[in-house]
Amino acid sequence: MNDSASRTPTVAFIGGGNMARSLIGGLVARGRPADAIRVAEPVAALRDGLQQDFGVTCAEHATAAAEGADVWVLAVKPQVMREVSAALVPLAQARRPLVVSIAAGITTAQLERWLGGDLPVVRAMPNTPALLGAGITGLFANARTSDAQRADADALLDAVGPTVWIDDEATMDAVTAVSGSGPAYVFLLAEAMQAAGVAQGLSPDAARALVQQTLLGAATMLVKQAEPADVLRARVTSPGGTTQAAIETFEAGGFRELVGRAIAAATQRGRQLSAAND
Ligand SMILES: NC(=O)C1=CN([C@@H]2O[C@H](COP(=O)(O)OP(=O)(O)OC[C@H]3O[C@@H](n4cnc5c(N)ncnc54)[C@H](O)[C@@H]3O)[C@@H](O)[C@H]2O)C=CC1
Ligand SMILES: O=C(O)[C@@H]1CCC=N1
Repeated sequence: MNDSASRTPTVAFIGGGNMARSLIGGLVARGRPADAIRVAEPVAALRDGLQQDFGVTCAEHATAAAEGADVWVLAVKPQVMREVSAALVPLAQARRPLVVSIAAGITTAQLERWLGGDLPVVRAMPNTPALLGAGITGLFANARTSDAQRADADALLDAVGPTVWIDDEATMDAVTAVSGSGPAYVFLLAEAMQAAGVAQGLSPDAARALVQQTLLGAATMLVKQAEPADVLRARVTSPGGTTQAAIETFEAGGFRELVGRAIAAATQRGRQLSAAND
């Protein structure tokens, strides 16, 4: 462990917002030394929070954090990525760091071009449960990324949950739509179930407790029991019982088709983010 700790690359997060915070929190909780993590974040309150909560070093400007770091994690919004990259070109060309972007939509080719070219770029799509070490990340590496750099990127994201390497970058927009955005769909379901429970007479506290543990229990079964979702669902659904009444209502309302349309819309938005910010 000491040996590997001595080889821990210094990581600079460019952008210290929601997702960077989830990743940094997960990394520090999993034993990544705080002094190997720097953050560039223009908002002083966010810098102070990251410094206080995780002991990481924060700077106002991207170049100050990126200077001397082995890995740059670009964690700014897609809409500002090009402008943020432009400020980093001289440093990127002088130091040739491994660039890891977590931005939705933005491609490795765009990033490589915006940073001056000839760079290893890994596109990663994590999600916010990373904060609890319960994330999952899809990863794609451009051709200039060495095996050792792929391993570095994998170790960075694997600290906050499993990783899935993707061969075809075009499908990273589908990864984004399914797992990057996915926690929000579960939170929407939780909101709707809680409100419906209250509408049926439960207190808000009781509805919240029942929904929270039900989602946790069901998700744990999905992960721990080697059975597909439809089999687990069938086991809850007694013929002529309460679940059947609910499932028939979902199906009649076009639930599957609605989920399909929602995920297609998110996938499409990823492509638009790439084109609109080029
Ligand atoms: N929130 C999520 O669940 C996920 C977000 N992402 C991606 O992560 C990226 C960041 O998203 P969020 O954290 O949600 O957004 P956010 O708005 O919370 O964080 C972005 C941060 O970048 C900072 N920033 C702006 N200009 C900067 C500059 N020049 N230098 C350094 N920092 C600068 C902003 O002040 C802000 O705090 C986006 O590209 C998004 O697509 C990826 C996976 C999941
Ligand atoms: O909503 C977004 O665009 C980002 C990417 C995945 C989750 N949040």
